[in-house]
Amino acid sequence: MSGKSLLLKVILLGDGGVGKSSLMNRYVTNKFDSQAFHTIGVEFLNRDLEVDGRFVTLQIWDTAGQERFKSLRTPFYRGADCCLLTFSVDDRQSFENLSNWQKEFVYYADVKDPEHFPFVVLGNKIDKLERQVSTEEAQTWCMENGNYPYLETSAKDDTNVAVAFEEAVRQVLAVEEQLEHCMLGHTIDLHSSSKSGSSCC
Ligand SMILES: Nc1nc2c(ncn2[C@@H]2O[C@H](COP(=O)(O)OP(=O)(O)OP(=O)(O)O)[C@@H](O)[C@H]2O)c(=O)[nH]1
Ligand SMILES: [Mg+2]
Repeated sequence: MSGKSLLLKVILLGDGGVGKSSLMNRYVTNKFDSQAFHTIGVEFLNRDLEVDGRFVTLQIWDTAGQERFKSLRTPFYRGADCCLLTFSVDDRQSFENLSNWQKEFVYYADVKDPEHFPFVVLGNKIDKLERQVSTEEAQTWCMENGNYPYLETSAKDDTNVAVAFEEAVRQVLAVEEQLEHCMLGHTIDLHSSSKSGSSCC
């Protein structure tokens, strides 16, 4: 266990109105506003947490989902360690737009290895009775698009909100560990005549 706190930047993307700001505010301030205003540009809040013995400062970037604010949000994608692709289970269009959000992120964040980038998908507003997207459908999309973790949340009822942000941290730590493992594999390779290096890089 490392005693040093790690600063991780996670970014919330998704259509306007799916509940990105509400998720961030629920997680950081434990408040919910049933008449929240649309975000203009980006906002961020920090929260410290411990995941699997690692101390982390999570810097959560909340972006404006409305198309007219695109040029205000995209400059902030660079340097993100994890991207939370968010839709609302009562809004089919927001689910169908997930691929566009993923592409926008990969392009503007200049992700070099999109296949291994930690995305987490959130289906928010599960407190609503009328769903337009089933759990199975969302899980299938996640499986087919990179095997991303899928979590169903409600910022209103505080369902799975902390779990979602902790999962984001776990995904980043897993990628980091894999990289360390790869580097170790290279070091061993240099001093060994066998082909025992890691197969991950
Ligand atoms: N019932 C229900 N309503 C929610 C939930 N999360 C957010 N809302 C409501 O949905 C509306 C939009 O929420 P926001 O958090 O502002 O959505 P956003 O994704 O930040 O929207 P933009 O800033 O425009 O991108 C607000 O009226 C919220 O109160 C939820 O889990 N359940
Ligand atoms: Mg917002």
